[in-house]
Amino acid sequence: MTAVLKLGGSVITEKDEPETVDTAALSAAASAIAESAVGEDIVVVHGGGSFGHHHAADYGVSTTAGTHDVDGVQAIHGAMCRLNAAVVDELTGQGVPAVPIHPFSAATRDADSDLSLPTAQVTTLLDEGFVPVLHGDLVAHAGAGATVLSGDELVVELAPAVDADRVGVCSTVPGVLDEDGTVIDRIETFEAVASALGGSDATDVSGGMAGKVRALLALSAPAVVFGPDALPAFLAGESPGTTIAGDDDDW
Ligand SMILES: Nc1ncnc2c1ncn2[C@@H]1O[C@H](COP(=O)(O)OP(=O)(O)OP(=O)(O)O)[C@@H](O)[C@H]1O
Ligand SMILES: C=C(C)CCOP(=O)(O)O
Repeated sequence: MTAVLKLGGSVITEKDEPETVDTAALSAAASAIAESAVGEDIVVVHGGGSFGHHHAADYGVSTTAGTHDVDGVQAIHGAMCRLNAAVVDELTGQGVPAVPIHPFSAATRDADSDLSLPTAQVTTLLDEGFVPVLHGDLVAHAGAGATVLSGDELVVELAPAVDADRVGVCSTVPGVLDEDGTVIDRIETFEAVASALGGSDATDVSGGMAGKVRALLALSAPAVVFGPDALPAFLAGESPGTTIAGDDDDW
C-alpha cells in the first residue's frame, strides 16, 4: 500500500503572514503520519502557503507566466527550500525517515508547457525505506524562464510513478464545497462543479481549488480532498471529504 499525500501550504503555514510556519498544524500533520499504518510507504508533497506564493506574486510568476530574473528565482525557490527544511525537520523529529527532494533541480516544462519530472530518485528512496518530501517549486520552462510548479501537479506526476493506491490532498477546507457550502461527496467532471469552484482565499498563484480539481481529475485512481482534522482517517484507509474520480487512460 503506497500513498501520495499533499499537505496544503495553507494548512502548514500562516498563509497571510509571509514565511511563517503554522507550527501546531505542521506538528499535528507530522504526528498523524508518524502514527499511521502506512508507515514508510508514503510520499509527501507540500504546497507553498506563505513561503512560495507571496514571492511568486511579487515577481509576477505563476504556472504559466515565467521569469528570467535570478533574484526572483532565488526568492521563490529559496523560500520553498526553507519551508521544505521545516517540514522535513518536523517529520524526522517525530521519527519519520523523511528526506528532501527539490523539484527545481530535476523537472522541466517544454515549449508546449508539458511537464517532465524524473521520478527514479523518488521510487528508489521509497524502496530504500525513506519518506521522500517534495514541494511546490519553480521549474525550468523552455521559452518562459522559470514558472511555478504546483504541489498539485507533482501529486499527479508522482501517483502513477510510485504506483500509488491512495492519493490524498489535505487542505484547509473539509472538502470541495458546493455553492451552499456543503462538502461535495464525489466529483467526476470539472463542468459539474465549475460554478462552485473559486481560486484561493489567500495569495495563490497556482489556481486554488479550481486548479486542484482540474489537476486531480487527470488521475484515473480516485483522489480525496479533505481537511486537517481528517488526515488520520485518510491515513487509516478511509476516504473523508470529497472523492475526485476522473478517467485518465494513462493510469
Ligand atoms: N468550491 C470550493 N470548495 C473548497 N474550497 C474552495 C472552493 N473554491 C475556492 N476554494 C478555496 O480554495 C482554497 C484551497 O486551495 P489552496 O490552493 O489555497 O489550498 P492549499 O493547496 O491547501 O494551499 P497551497 O496552494 O498553498 O498548497 C480554500 O481555502 C478556499 O479558499
Ligand atoms: C508558489 C510556489 C513556488 C509553489 C506552489 O505550490 P502549491 O502551493 O502546491 O500550488
